[in-house]
Amino acid sequence: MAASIKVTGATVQVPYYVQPEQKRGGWLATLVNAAAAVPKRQFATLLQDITFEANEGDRIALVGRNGAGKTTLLRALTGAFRPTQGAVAVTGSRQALLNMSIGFNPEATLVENIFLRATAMGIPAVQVRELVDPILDFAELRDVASRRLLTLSSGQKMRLGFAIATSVRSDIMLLDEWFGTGDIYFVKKARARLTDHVEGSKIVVVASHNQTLTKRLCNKGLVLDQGQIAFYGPLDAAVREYEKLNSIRQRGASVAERATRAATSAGSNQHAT
Ligand SMILES: Nc1ncnc2c1ncn2[C@@H]1O[C@H](COP(=O)(O)OP(=O)(O)OP(=O)(O)O)[C@@H](O)[C@H]1O
Repeated sequence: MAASIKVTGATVQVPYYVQPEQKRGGWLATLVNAAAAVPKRQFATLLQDITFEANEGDRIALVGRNGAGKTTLLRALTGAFRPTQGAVAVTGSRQALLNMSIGFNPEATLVENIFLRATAMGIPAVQVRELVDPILDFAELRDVASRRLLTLSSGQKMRLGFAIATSVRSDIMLLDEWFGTGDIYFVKKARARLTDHVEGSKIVVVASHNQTLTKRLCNKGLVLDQGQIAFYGPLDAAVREYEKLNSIRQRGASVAERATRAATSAGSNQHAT
């Protein structure tokens, strides 16, 4: 089956709660207010009117500043976020490497966690049984297989999460930048496996701030800015657009900074006279 991604006018909004601002008062008033005040529900628009298509052979780098919406878009592609408007249609099997710790049960053993996560990834139990040994071997955790997960270090958990997530191949790979954690030896080994999987995938979408990595893996770039698409096209052009966007932002920030400095010094001059 041909793999494809088609996102049409997708907007993602999420509710969040804001605690009413605290009026000045003593500790008792603070306590009573905290207990009695009803948090206000508001909505944040994380993605707005996103439209793009990806077909076989497309390896897309998601670029944008912190908070631009890259992870949110990946989550929408995995199905974790449903668009509040518009549609996200993904054809083909998906493999997502977003958060290495999601879906783990700290009280369960390593082997039990392999079953839990692999089943959540949609791998049939019969197949998971065959995957247990290769996963433990890749993570180099065979000696501690029957220990509870909570006894592992964070790097060891990351190894296990990576080994499970990459134990099967898929048509579409969705990656959030997590590389760089763990020891250099494992990161090298993980990168080699990742490159191999990327080469074998039909479509790849990777969110990253690392231009060396995106140049190595990708041929297209999608620039996100405040939850909207600023550019989608060939990688080189996307990088140029992103740099342009950054320099405009930087100029805006220095103008604002100069204005604030001028206002502050005018204020202190007034006080001095
Ligand atoms: N569940 C949520 N509720 C409210 N706001 C959220 C939620 N999840 C994300 N956000 C906000 O949405 C925006 C986009 O977040 P997202 O994690 O997608 O950004 P990003 O481009 O991946 O950033 P980074 O490069 O820092 O990883 C941010 O402003 C973030 O604070």
